Amino acid sequence: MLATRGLTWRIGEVAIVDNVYLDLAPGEFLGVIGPNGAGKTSLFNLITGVRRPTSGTVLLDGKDITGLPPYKRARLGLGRTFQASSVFGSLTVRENVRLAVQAHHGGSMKLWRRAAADREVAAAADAVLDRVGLHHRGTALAGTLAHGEKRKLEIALLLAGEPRVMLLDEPMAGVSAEDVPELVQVIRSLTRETGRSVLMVEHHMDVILELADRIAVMHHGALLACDTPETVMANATVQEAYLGEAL
Ligand SMILES: Nc1ncnc2c1ncn2[C@@H]1O[C@H](COP(=O)(O)OP(=O)(O)OP(=O)(O)O)[C@@H](O)[C@H]1O
Repeated sequence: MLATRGLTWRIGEVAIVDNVYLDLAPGEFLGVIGPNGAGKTSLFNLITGVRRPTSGTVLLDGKDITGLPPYKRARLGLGRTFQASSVFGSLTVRENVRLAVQAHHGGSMKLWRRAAADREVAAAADAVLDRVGLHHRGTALAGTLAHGEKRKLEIALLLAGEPRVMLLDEPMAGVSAEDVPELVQVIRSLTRETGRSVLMVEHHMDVILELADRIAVMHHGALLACDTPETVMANATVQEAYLGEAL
């Protein structure tokens, strides 16, 4: 479904992302781990088109999308959440999601009568809020949400784009320990029920182990291992890369 071939991004002499070959199958959940500065976010930026690689390619459904800008990749079904929140704090939760739905449908809505288009957007936004368990917070100002709710809203904004491949960048960042299981549950239901593929960077190993079919380990920009959780956890090179850090 999604693949990278020899993906490399250099700044001067330093390879921030170094010759990465990844394959994400339809419906697969691939967790990406690695010490701080390993190149995980940079890899996401190359896959989504925020950055252009020095060399290598990104393939979606076997088609080379390396030259496409982010919005065109999104239209093809590649969606991501951001570490830095893209939420409008002074709008309500529902307004944020409606805007994302509208942005996704864009030009095609001009063909509809205004009232019909409004109803369609409202229904789609409510369905998305339901999926992430935020329906009851629809009228709250987004800026007033707790961390866990904000992460859910970010996932809702991603879902509004109807992605087939979701890239989640640290979805548990800032979420309090007691809110983590519920968010894990939301992510699991979105992926398991709908057959979407997911690439997720996450520092919480317990979350990765709970959700991922396979784990990719990055270190100094390179892919150290990509295998089942059991195999990766038993890999001596991986343990060495993490020496001094809790796995
Ligand atoms: N635009 C840039 N200019 C210079 N260096 C950069 C740039 N973007 C990333 N880097 C460097 O590339 C390396 C990898 O960064 P990246 O954010 O991809 O790592 P990461 O694995 O996501 O780290 P973290 O887990 O801390 O989020 C870091 O050393 C970072 O300082």
